[in-house]
Amino acid sequence: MTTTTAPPTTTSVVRFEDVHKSYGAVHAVAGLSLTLHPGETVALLGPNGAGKSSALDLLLGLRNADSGTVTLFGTSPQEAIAAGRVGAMLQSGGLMEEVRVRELVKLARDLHPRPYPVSEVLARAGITQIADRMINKLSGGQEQRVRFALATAGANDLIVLDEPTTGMDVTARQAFWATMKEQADQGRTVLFATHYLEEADAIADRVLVLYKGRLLADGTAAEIKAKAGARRISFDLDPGEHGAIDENDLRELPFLSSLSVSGTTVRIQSHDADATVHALYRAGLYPNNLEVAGLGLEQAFVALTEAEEARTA
Ligand SMILES: Nc1ncnc2c1ncn2[C@@H]1O[C@H](COP(=O)(O)OP(=O)(O)OP(=O)(O)O)[C@@H](O)[C@H]1O
Repeated sequence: MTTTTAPPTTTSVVRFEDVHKSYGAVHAVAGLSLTLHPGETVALLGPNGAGKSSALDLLLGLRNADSGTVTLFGTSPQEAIAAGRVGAMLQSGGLMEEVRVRELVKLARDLHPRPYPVSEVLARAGITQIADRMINKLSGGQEQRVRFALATAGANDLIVLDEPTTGMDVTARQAFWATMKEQADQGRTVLFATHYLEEADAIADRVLVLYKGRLLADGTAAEIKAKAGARRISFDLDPGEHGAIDENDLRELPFLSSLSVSGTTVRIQSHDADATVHALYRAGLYPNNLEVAGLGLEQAFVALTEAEEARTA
């Protein structure tokens, strides 16, 4: 007789299934479904109040969902955390103040089931030089590095970071992301919420755009830019006989999603750049220094959230 075993369930790292969370009348997480896979570096973007921190709190078991399920590695967040599979660096939560950096790092790794040596944790976070300083004497950026050390004091399969580089200078930020990339290259899943869209563009291989507690877009940065659909057009115009550009002529152009005029320079966002430029010539407006380019992630993000705002208004 042959026995059949059930096929293994997909190896999801994080799974949200139709998750809702309200605070009184505020529906902070409103039917969120998503799955993260091993080895992904995922950026969580969204305007203020989109529900990013709430989603991370649910993911880490710091709050419970009103309905829907959140699982980490197929278990509850609490179980995954107790098993030492998750490291987190959150915005909130003060650090113990009356201790030295090294002592705090040692405490964190002593509590971890799969700890790294203290010297390695300190070096990775770039805080070896300040290991003997008291926590309450650190700058904001140094505190962030210590938080990062605490999140990576042991071997985690998932690292969750809520706006990790806030307060870090450019050099610290670059060093931080280089370290994070090493972690991802070792097969860890990295999920980070950020307001720095250039970080998401440069680092994440997947971008989730959250808006009013729901997933508005999910894809690579290139896919998100394409989804926003618009392109940027810029050109110079000869001022008319009145010595100024008549914006009313430009407003008539088809497929416009935004228009700004500064001196003789016109900047447009269009959903069909070819049609807009053709109409420009047809209107007898002959552009100089014409440039057409795709949107950056930041502009794509603004275009997507504005379109959703208009759709749901
Ligand atoms: N403890 C709470 N009590 C009441 N309302 C809350 C609480 N926490 C969050 N909210 C509300 O829920 C919504 C989502 O907030 P959340 O902090 O999750 O958003 P966010 O995307 O992280 O925002 P930000 O980018 O500003 O950090 C907001 O309207 C916020 O005011």
